[in-house]
Amino acid sequence: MVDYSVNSSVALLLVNNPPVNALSHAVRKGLADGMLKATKDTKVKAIVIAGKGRTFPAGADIREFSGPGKEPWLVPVGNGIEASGKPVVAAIHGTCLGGGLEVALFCHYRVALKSARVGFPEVAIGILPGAAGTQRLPRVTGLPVAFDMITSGRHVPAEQAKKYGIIDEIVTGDIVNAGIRYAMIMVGKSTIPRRLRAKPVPDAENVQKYADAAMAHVKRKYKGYEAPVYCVKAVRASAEKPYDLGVENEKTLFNVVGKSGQARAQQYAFFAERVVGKWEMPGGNSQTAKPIPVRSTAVIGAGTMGTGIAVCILSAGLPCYLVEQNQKFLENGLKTIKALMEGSVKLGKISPEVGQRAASLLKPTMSYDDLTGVDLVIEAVYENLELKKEIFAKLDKVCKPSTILCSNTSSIDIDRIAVATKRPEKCVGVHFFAPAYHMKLLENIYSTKTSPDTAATVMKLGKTIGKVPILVKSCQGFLANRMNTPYGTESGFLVEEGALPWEVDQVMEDFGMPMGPFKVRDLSGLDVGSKITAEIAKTLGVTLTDETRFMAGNRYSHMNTVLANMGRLGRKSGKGWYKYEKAGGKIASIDDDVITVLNNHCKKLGIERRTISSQEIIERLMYSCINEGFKILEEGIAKRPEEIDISWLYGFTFPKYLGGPMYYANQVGLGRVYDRICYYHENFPFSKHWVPSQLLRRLSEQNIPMSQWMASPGARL
Ligand SMILES: CCCCCCCC/C=C\C=C\CC(=O)SCCNC(=O)CCNC(=O)[C@H](O)C(C)(C)COP(=O)(O)OP(=O)(O)OC[C@H]1O[C@@H](n2cnc3c(N)ncnc32)[C@H](O)[C@@H]1OP(=O)(O)O
Repeated sequence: MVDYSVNSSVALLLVNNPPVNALSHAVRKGLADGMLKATKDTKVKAIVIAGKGRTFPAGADIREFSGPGKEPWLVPVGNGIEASGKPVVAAIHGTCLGGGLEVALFCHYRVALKSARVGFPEVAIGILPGAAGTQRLPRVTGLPVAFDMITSGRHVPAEQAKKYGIIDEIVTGDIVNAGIRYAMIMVGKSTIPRRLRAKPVPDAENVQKYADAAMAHVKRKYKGYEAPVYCVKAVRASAEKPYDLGVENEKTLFNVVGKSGQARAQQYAFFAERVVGKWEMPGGNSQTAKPIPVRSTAVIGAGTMGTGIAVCILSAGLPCYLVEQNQKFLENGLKTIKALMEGSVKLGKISPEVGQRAASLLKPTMSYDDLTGVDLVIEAVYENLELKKEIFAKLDKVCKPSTILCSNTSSIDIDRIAVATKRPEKCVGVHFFAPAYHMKLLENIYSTKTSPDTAATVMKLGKTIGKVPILVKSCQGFLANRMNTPYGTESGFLVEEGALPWEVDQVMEDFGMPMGPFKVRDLSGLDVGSKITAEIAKTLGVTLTDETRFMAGNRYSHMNTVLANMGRLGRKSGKGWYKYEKAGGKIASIDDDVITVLNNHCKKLGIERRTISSQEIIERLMYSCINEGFKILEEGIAKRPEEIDISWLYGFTFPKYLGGPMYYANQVGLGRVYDRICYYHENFPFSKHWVPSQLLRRLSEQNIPMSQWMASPGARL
């Protein structure tokens, strides 16, 4: 796990634990043994620690967090490095993260390739740096940078890290040779002045000010998350306690937060994100399928979704045609893209160079004939089957035979679109979530005819453009929207039965959702929901009135349309489920008029309003969706619960500290969830989303925890 060699007078400790050189027990032992050997060998005058393969150690082995752990721990190993009288150089390439950065900070010098990145991403997996990182980083960078890096977990590019003082020199060429060269220069120099433990924390007397600002920031930005709060406490102690006591304090905090349910859920989410990359579909999987190279793209439609998708593609440095039917729409689209790209540069999401390059990569056109040679086209027009079919038929005629045709549909079965072409195996769904340039989920959908190579291409494209792609089978609503539907439906029923919209929102925000369901409705516009309902009613041959309570035998609430018909369209009209400071305003406040409308509505329908507990609100919103999630698994729409959880984490901003709805169900206990679903089914027999899933029934009756068949190692942490 650590290869030891001596090159002239320099000992090289080369960590060899693919794929990311995680600091597993064997690596820690290898480092400790290597240090001992190098210290004893009188020929050795300096030591280099580096990583073999793609990276310097990228942190502790997260899988080890579930067990009791085994000595040597990282702190004593690090102490051995720091105490060495022979200079120790960390030679960094790839990603030097978490425990990896802690090892580097124990070394006396740090050199790095320009392409390397350093950081403390522990906060993202619900913990804090546990090997003195919270005490050593502030001694190098000062408190503000240390608070920021440790609470955000961001990866810092080598050149920026050099400015912070983390890296001593940026080197070129082979990293090991560069490390050895640097170490030879340091031979004979005293290591004492390079030991961070003895350095004071700069500006320590102002710690209160920095810590208060950091705490206020994390409470606002990472509401509900425990780890950032612990990170602030640990870093703060670096300025208030002597080094050894600060390390002790860090250990205590690490032990508390490391054992929390949040940490386990976030670590599950980390592995789940990797598991969904290992997809399967009939006839192929991520190992066997071959993505076709995508060097050129086109987006059809310059509306909100089309422009957002084009921004994702351009930000990844890919050329993109933007197709519209007339000059005005095209110009509006171009303006939107320009503004979004400028915004991304301002926010630091992309570099100014990438922003500038985008202008030359974007090719506006009104002619499909320009698309002859493109490798992949994404149709992003509004949800209308006939229009989508027409576009696919046109594309099929003009594009080269190998071009992949994608539809950014949120619900239409891909088979029904693909029939318009002679290449159904090259047709696939790519469902982006609004705003497309921001939301990380990409729900890719295969039809009965999609080939595995086509699926592999859009899965790869998803990663290239910085999304977290999942692959699901086509069905009405696919995974994400189908499973999320009961969430909205049940929230509507709850207000009809007695809860107030702001009560439901508050409960769900306390649960961890960034915005309650009624604030979301106000944001998207009540007319949008109302139009969708009207379309469904039309298809079913139902005439909607204020008194309609059922559609095709299924319970239905008309309240949203009642408000929409009053001109209460949400934020845009200044009134919806809430009232706002102005049309287009953002500050929601309680509106007594809504209570009156609700009371009248209930009176008309003969519904007696009652008090509804927070527990019932959570159960009805979450368990109804979880039940649907199990049906989605039963039908093979998703292969694994991880796909479902990832779709909620990145498509609906479900709190990572709960892992995702399926992980959450497992934590609650599948037996309990199933029993409550049966209870609600008995009480609300006219809602088909309460018909219990057979898969859930089986798991619950046989007492099989979901973690047994989840693929993520995190499920068992
Ligand atoms: C009670 C027991 C106590 C135990 C010890 C306590 C000691 C406390 C002292 C120190 C504590 C330190 C805390 C840490 O260091 S926590 C870890 C911090 N590091 C991270 O969080 C980095 C996580 N990894 C990543 O961000 C990425 O993987 C990255 C390194 C950027 C590489 O990205 P990419 O190239 O896209 O590759 P993948 O993400 O697909 O990863 C490739 C495979 O490697 C697996 N992996 C990655 N990191 C880890 C890890 N830290 N531990 C275990 N496994 C890891 C990943 O799952 C992929 O595996 P697979 O291909 O099987 O899916």
